[in-house]
Amino acid sequence: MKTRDRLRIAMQKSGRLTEPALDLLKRCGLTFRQSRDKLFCFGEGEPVDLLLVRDDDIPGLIEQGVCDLGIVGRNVLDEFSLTAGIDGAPLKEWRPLGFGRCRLSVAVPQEMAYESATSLAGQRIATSYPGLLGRWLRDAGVDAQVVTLAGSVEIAPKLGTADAICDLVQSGGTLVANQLREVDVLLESEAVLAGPEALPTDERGDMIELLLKRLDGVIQVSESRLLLLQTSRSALEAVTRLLPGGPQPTLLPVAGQPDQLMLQALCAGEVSWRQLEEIKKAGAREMFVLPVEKMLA
Ligand SMILES: Nc1ncnc2c1ncn2[C@@H]1O[C@H](COP(=O)(O)OP(=O)(O)OP(=O)(O)O)[C@@H](O)[C@H]1O
Ligand SMILES: O=P(O)(O)OC[C@H]1O[C@H](OP(=O)(O)OP(=O)(O)O)[C@H](O)[C@@H]1O
Ligand SMILES: [Mg+2]
Repeated sequence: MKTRDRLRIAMQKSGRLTEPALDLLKRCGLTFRQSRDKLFCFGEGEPVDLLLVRDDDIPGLIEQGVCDLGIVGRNVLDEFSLTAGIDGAPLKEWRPLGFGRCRLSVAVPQEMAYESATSLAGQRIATSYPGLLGRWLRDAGVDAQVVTLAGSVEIAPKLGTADAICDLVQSGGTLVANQLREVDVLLESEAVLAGPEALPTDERGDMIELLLKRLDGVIQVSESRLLLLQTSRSALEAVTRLLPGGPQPTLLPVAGQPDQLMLQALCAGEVSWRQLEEIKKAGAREMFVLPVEKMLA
């Protein structure tokens, strides 16, 4: 295949992952001019273009070298690696991206008894993930019949075409609506940046490295908060002990109030109301929690 000098990323054309993926790339400094048919988006600043496709096609496009990277659910990537991609070059999950969170679970009709995977022996299980389900059953040493369906898996027990199902669950609403009960989780999933295990060594490889660095920064800051507060010197130790993880806080003097300090701390995750109330009780006041937009260590 002719080598390209521009990086090409495959992502979902229209679905759950589309908006968050575009938003993430934008925060990495990548913007795109959408073509009229919206299947190929030309990158405006950096040499990075987008291919907009059905999510199921993304791992195959990477394996064939049509795209260098893809943004896709771990469920789709792992299923591909276990089935269609079994003989091809291995694909790798380069980064978890923190959106599109869901799980692949086994669910059974409310009234069906379930203790463990062995309860499924001899049963028919409907799924769109025969590879992942097959592996889980094999690992558990259970012999069951996997019924592969493209969608609407949750209806199969009602139709009498399966005894149990294995499908994606997020809120659990679809299971409840179909009188099903989640009994085992096979995979915790989220959107990931997928690519070949061996990245290209030309300019595209350099661009991928740059993108990974920016992604790490963006993911880290999206989870980070800057906590600002004022405290007396005497309460400093008690306040500091309650700070949510992260590097050492910075202390600044407060003009005209020698016994007071301004404290600045980078927190690795959310700071809850409860944590703030505890810190306040320890002697802090004038507290602010700020989102972090960019970070370059
Ligand atoms: N209910 C859910 N909540 C959160 N994430 C989900 C949920 N269902 C699926 N996902 C994740 O989002 C991905 C895309 O889901 P979506 O329903 O948009 O896919 P699709 O219908 O297969 O779309 P396509 O038309 O691209 O094939 C899934 O592969 C999974 O990783
Ligand atoms: O636990 P919940 O929050 O109810 O989400 C789970 C449902 O979401 C997905 O379906 P989707 O809504 O995308 O429908 P589709 O599979 O027909 O596209 C998935 O296949 C489940 O059916
Ligand atoms: Mg799909």
